[in-house]
Amino acid sequence: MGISVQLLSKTYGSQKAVDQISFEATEGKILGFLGPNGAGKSTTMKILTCFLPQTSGKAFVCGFDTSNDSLQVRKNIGYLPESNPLYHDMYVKEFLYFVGNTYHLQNLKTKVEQVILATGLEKEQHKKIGQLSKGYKQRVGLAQAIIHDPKVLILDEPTSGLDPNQLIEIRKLIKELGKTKTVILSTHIMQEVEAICDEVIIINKGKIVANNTLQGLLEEHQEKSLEPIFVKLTRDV
Ligand SMILES: Nc1ncnc2c1ncn2[C@@H]1O[C@H](COP(=O)(O)OP(=O)(O)OP(=O)(O)O)[C@@H](O)[C@H]1O
Repeated sequence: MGISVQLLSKTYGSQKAVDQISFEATEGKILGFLGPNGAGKSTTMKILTCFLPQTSGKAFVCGFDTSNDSLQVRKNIGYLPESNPLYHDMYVKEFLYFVGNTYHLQNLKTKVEQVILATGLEKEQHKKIGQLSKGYKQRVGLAQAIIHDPKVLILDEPTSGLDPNQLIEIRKLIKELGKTKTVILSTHIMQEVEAICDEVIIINKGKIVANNTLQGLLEEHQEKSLEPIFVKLTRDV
């Protein structure tokens, strides 16, 4: 099931942010969504999560059409936006109960405890979100994205601003989640893609310029790492 995107476009005024892109993302795989600043990554993710309507084309999440089945799409999707919006005056646990209630989850106490454990928030669970470090706020963002056990996870730069230890922890968690879910994550960190992604899409100026497995991409370009491939495909000449 996962995600299916067909000739998707988004225009802001006269600017084409996403230009007729098509791709699939499948269960049990982590798809790295890469591109320079302004390439259209967040816009695509916002369409997939029903935050924005597309201008044309289609997007399906678990078989549900984002343009006319948004409730079903949102039930099946967990989203960590780039800005990681949180309620800073709420306590961590209080916030997770609040999110769980919006999904009408059963056994909420158990689910909150499980998600706190999974994201390593045990020690911080009684603090106010505003008092947490950036890395721990990011963990709360991830916790709210997975509390309803969605089939699909959309993570927009999930590890930006984390220290190396937190980075390793969060990557481990995403890798674990990717075993049973469809995960799309955007990042500017090439090593992150090499560490956790099975498949890679590179988008440049709204268009897909590469769509392959990580190994396939390295072989196709006869490179040992992703960085030179990214530069070659997205450089302005
Ligand atoms: N609400 C908006 N109104 C007008 N233009 C927008 C809006 N949101 C995004 N854009 C433009 O669309 C283009 C794609 O933006 P988007 O945020 O999708 O890129 P991105 O690949 O996520 O970039 P970054 O890596 O910097 O986060 C950019 O040129 C951006 O300025």
